[in-house]
Amino acid sequence: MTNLHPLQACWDLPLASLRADALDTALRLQLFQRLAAPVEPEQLAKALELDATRLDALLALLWSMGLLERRQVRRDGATLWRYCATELAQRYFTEDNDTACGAAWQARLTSLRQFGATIGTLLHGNAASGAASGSGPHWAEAARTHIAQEQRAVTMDVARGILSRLPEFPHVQRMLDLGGGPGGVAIALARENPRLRGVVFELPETAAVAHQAIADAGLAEQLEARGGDLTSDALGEGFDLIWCASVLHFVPDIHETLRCVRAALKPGGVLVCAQAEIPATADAAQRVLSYYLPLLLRGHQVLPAGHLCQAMEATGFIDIERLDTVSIPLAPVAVTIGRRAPS
Ligand SMILES: C[S@@+](CC[C@H](N)C(=O)[O-])C[C@H]1O[C@@H](n2cnc3c(N)ncnc32)[C@H](O)[C@@H]1O
Repeated sequence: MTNLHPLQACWDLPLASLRADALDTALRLQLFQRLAAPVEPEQLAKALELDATRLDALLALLWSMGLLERRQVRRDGATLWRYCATELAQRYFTEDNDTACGAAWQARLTSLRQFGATIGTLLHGNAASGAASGSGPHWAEAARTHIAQEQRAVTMDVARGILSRLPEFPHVQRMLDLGGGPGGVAIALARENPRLRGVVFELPETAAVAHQAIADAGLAEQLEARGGDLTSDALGEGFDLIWCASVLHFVPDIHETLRCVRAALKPGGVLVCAQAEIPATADAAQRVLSYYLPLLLRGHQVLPAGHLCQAMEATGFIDIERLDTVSIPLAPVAVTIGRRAPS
């Protein structure tokens, strides 16, 4: 086994950035579509009018990243590789696919890099460079583009897995998808459960995106998109289930918001929060802090592990549970469940 230099973790950082560029290039060239079946670099280079030797080097890197498979073949006395997209790359990085999220990945790359360039400025307390982020139009654009892709590719299945295992789930009739973006989670649940009725509550611009998504899914009789600000407007009442994913970072007073959320539940109703928390160990904290640094520097909050449980307890929720963390884009979230006491 190689003994790595203690600086290897730091050297890995620019290397990861280069791999990100390689993947970005592959997506721009639609390489994973083109490699749905095994192809030799020379053929591919010809089709794309690229240099075959250089393309071969890029393909080898993508192979080392687990995005391509390769098999050696002999032709005209020479040994060469034939490359093919892996199942993972085909599932997530080819466009003609329900689970495609290559564009979302590229959008994340761009925004994290843009943010990275502003860290120094933000440390001076100059919040201006983050002003557009977090605004109504910013969220609506995200809901139309990368959040919609990521919900279809990943979040919907994760949410369905968590919610369908709740003991209350078979009896849920009314749900609220609080800060639900384009509403993918409510849409997925309503599609599978014709008895379910629900509301996607969002900032007005994003509620319009959810409204359109609900109409496109043919679920207007089951679901409604409601526009408002969850920190100041009424959320409605009588919900059996509230799903709230990655939203509480943006509220100024989490206790106040939790009290309003609890009041929106029916007695006996259940709140499920999927929300990043900062783990206590450095290794686990690294991924969460890397992703959420932009949010933290713009004055939003990411709670230390366990604090959401305490906040739920302090605001009258009962039977609180904390599940294992689950993987959603781009960093894992903790799942915290609390209930309103039956009357
Ligand atoms: C990170 S996104 C999460 C979207 C969705 N829950 C998901 O997991 O895919 C946060 C969402 O919270 C919404 N949001 C933020 N502040 C809000 C507020 N004050 N009132 C209503 N929605 C809000 C944003 O519009 C955005 O869609």
